[in-house]
Amino acid sequence: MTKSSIVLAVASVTAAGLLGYAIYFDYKRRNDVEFRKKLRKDKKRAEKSAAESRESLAASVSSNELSPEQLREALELVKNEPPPPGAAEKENYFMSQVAMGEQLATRGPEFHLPAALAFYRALRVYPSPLELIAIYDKTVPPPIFKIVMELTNLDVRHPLRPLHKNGIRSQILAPRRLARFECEHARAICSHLYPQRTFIYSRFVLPRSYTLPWFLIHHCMSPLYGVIECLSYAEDLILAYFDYFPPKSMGVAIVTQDSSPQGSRKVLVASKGYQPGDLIYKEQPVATVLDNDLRNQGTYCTHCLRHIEKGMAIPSSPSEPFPSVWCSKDCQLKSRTQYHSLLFTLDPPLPPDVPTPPVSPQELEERRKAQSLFAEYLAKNGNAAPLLAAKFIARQVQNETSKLMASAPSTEIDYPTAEGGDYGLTDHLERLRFLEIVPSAEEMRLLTDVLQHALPGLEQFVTDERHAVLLGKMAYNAFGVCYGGGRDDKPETDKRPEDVEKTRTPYGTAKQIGCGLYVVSAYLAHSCAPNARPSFSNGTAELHLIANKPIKKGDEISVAYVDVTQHEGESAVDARTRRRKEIARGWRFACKCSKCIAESEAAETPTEGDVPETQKDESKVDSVLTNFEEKEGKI
Ligand SMILES: C[S@+](CC[C@H](N)C(=O)[O-])C[C@H]1O[C@@H](n2cnc3c(N)ncnc32)[C@H](O)[C@@H]1O
Repeated sequence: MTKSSIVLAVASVTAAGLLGYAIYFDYKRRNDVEFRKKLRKDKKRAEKSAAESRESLAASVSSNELSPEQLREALELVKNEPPPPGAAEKENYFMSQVAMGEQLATRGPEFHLPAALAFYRALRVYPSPLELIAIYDKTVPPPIFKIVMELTNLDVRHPLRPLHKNGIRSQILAPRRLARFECEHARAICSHLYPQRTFIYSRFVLPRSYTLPWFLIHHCMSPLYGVIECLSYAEDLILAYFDYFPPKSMGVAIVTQDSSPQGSRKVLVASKGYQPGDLIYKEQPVATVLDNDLRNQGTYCTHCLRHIEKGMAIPSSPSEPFPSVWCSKDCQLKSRTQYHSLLFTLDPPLPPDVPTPPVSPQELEERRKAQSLFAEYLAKNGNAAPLLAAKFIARQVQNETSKLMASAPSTEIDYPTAEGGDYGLTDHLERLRFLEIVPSAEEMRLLTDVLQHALPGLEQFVTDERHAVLLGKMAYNAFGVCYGGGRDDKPETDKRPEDVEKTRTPYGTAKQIGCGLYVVSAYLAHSCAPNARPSFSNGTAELHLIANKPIKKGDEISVAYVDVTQHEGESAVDARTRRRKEIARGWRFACKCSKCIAESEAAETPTEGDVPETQKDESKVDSVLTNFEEKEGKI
């Protein structure tokens, strides 16, 4: 173990978008002479105090023999030390304690306790204790890590307070930014300490701000206690999501409809009345993808999907593996900051002042190769979902980075987001329905290679299961983008109809030039006689939802996911069969809209080839979230 292995580990674990504090420490340590001087001074002081604790705590006792009393005594010693007063002092203290823990750890079993105490002191001031515990687990020798965990458990003095519906939010954490990450250790510890609580799988929500140590030290004196408080906050957040989203200004709300013929589901309802032709809302996508055959042509903007006049396009560099063109500098910049740089260029994915180890020419070459292979796969596969999913991940990374690093390019959140409550892209995605998809192992490997070569560690966030669900959400929710009557030149496909990728569009996927993921419109139900329609009348991927019929306040808003018109030469029965089949293939439910119900009641015999009314709805929602909400009696 090298002297700075934990600090480096902190930097690499946080690379997946949970950046900030630890990297800042490392940066200061490397670049600031005064900081280093102070560090040395603090280190000496800390060494002295460790020596004292060693003496008073029978340093010769090996870790295996430590009794709870000895641990308690050791803990009291640490707790009686005055906490470093300011942010800078805490930084220094953290660094010196980690360095000391690492030194002591190499000196044999009799130094296990002092080493653990040093690591524990660092943990007490670290802004994201669970993250540090996960790093300790990987870097600190197991017997020492065990003592650190025992100290942590002993340090939890307060019982878990009941869930405060508003108290915690306003009292302690309200304006702070949150970041999510997974930590098995945290779950294990929390479940052990509070077996009566339901922990939301292994995901934890922690405040990511300089004020967290403050909160920990001044409010409860324990990192874990803070974590538990934050978990309560997380539960609040989960339940309150639809109070904040969508923003009121959009004129719609999302409600749970229990008694619809389709069973319990979330639907979009009007918050006020609309007349035919009224604009209900405008929505920007989180990510867009051009149709495969248009990607190489330079005639549509890769970002906003606008048509580009000949000679007016701004092209990507020929050395980049994914050919892109933009209609404006603005789109080029947005595309690069949101996803393009990370996925398809060799640019550093983090802001320039984040100290990252120098990248060797060989590593750059590997990154380029990973991107080329992924781009080749995307072109060969032709579907939009894999690229939408990759862009979504890249955008998440970018959002988290810019939240935490002042120097990161600022991201304009142009898609609708929650009005309050600190929700991010993950929150918007996790409630959406998805199709069960089995992605190819090759696709998953190619994507993770791209991520890993951009930011080592990032690939860990894309497990097989999460990748499948992410793809399923893209495939289920994407809307086709079609304007000016749509295109007529889409190449014929030799895929079976059931294998052709579907997007929601009443104009027919053959007409679309691309598609996008829209976090509010994703809640629009399908109807064969819809009361609204998506329109892209400004010639970009901005979705305008337009009323087709009079809509009253509280009415459910629906659009047609497929072309529901009766084509020339097509009988009404054939039109019904076609649209219901397309719905069943694309979204895996049998349409039970008012039109279908009326038609089926009128029909004397079921039509051959029609989708049976009894077909099971196979579209899925995240069961973890639903279970949680159900338990809380919200559904
Ligand atoms: C509007 S919801 C999607 C919103 C939300 N993500 C959810 O999970 O409830 C879409 C789902 O509602 C049901 N649905 C929508 N339109 C329907 C229709 N016309 N007939 C039957 N079921 C429908 C299907 O289960 C479909 O998967």
